[in-house]
Amino acid sequence: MTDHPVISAPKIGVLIVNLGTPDAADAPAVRRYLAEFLSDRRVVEIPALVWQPILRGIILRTRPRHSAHAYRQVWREDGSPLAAITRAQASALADAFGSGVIVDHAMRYGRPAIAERLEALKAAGCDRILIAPLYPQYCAATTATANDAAFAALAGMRWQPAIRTLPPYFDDPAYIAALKASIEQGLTALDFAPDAIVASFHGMPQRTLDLGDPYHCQCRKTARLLGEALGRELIVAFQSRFGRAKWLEPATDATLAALPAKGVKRVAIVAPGFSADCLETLEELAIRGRESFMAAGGTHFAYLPCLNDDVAGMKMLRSILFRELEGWLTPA
Ligand SMILES: C=CC1=C(C)c2cc3[nH]c(cc4nc(cc5[nH]c(cc1n2)c(C)c5CCC(=O)O)C(CCC(=O)O)=C4C)c(C)c3C=C
Ligand SMILES: [Fe+2]
Ligand SMILES: [Fe+2]
Repeated sequence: MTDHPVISAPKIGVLIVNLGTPDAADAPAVRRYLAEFLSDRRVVEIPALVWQPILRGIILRTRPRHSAHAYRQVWREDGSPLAAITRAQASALADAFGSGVIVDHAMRYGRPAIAERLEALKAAGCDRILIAPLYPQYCAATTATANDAAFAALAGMRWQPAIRTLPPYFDDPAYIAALKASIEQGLTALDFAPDAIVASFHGMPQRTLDLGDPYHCQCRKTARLLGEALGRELIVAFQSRFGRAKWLEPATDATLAALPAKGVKRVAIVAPGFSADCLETLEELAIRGRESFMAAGGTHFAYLPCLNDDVAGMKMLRSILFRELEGWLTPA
């Protein structure tokens, strides 16, 4: 009889995935990160022959220094906020589904890489893996590219695990309830009552909406449901414009700057589309957003944090992940 490779007892893997972040707050690390991120054809949909010279010749020569400065404003002792919070989310979920389920995390760009963590889950005996891109609203530039990277890794495997992917959860009652609880807690802790709440979502080129990406509608629906749950309408805006094309409107920075003239002097801002605080929330909203609003005549400004690894957010993640594992988890 020939020697047979050892096959471990089957397990289930859950791989939570977020966007990725530089591994240091300096220009070389940001350049490496942006080179990978902005070369993704799901993110910048310009033919490579046209885009790569612009990226290599202009953007990667100028943007890393500027972005590294921004990252330094929010960098923590344990690294980039996005990396630290995603790690904390995975460890909070570690025992959530029993000893037969291994929870791990990966980043679409940079490390830990999706391919590397899928290999590790396989090596640990996972023959079924739930890929969970933590984007409540589906977008080709986020959800689809994370799934693409997972499937590209599977393409090289002789013995592929069975795969499920987490659907968008923009209108899931558990997600809306978690946001409501977190925002109400944040509002209670303020020493002022905001005249308005702004819900800021990451922007996208307008063209992607015209081409059928559901992201815009899913953001709007989240904001409507959250407004209904909170009992007050939210002002929706889109942040982080990149490049010269037309992006979804209204823009968050312009919205904040226009509010004081409309009588909104006290504002709270939330970012329901981000499952973890990151550069885009902590620097762009909490620092620069505050500056724009106050410079325009605002008197009170509060940025309310994302769900992160707080109790309400983790309860929600456990419940939506558990639902996606249905039929895979044997009854206890
Ligand atoms: C939450 C959803 C996100 C969408 C949709 C999205 C689209 C998108 N982003 C860029 C360009 C950049 N985004 C950057 C940072 C960044 N983006 C998201 C999320 C979404 N992006 C997150 C969570 C982060 C933060 C990462 C971190 O390290 O904290 C950056 C890098 C920073 C900078 O230099 O400004 C760029 C660039 C495009 C072009 C795009 C859609 C086409
Ligand atoms: Fe982005
Ligand atoms: Fe829409």
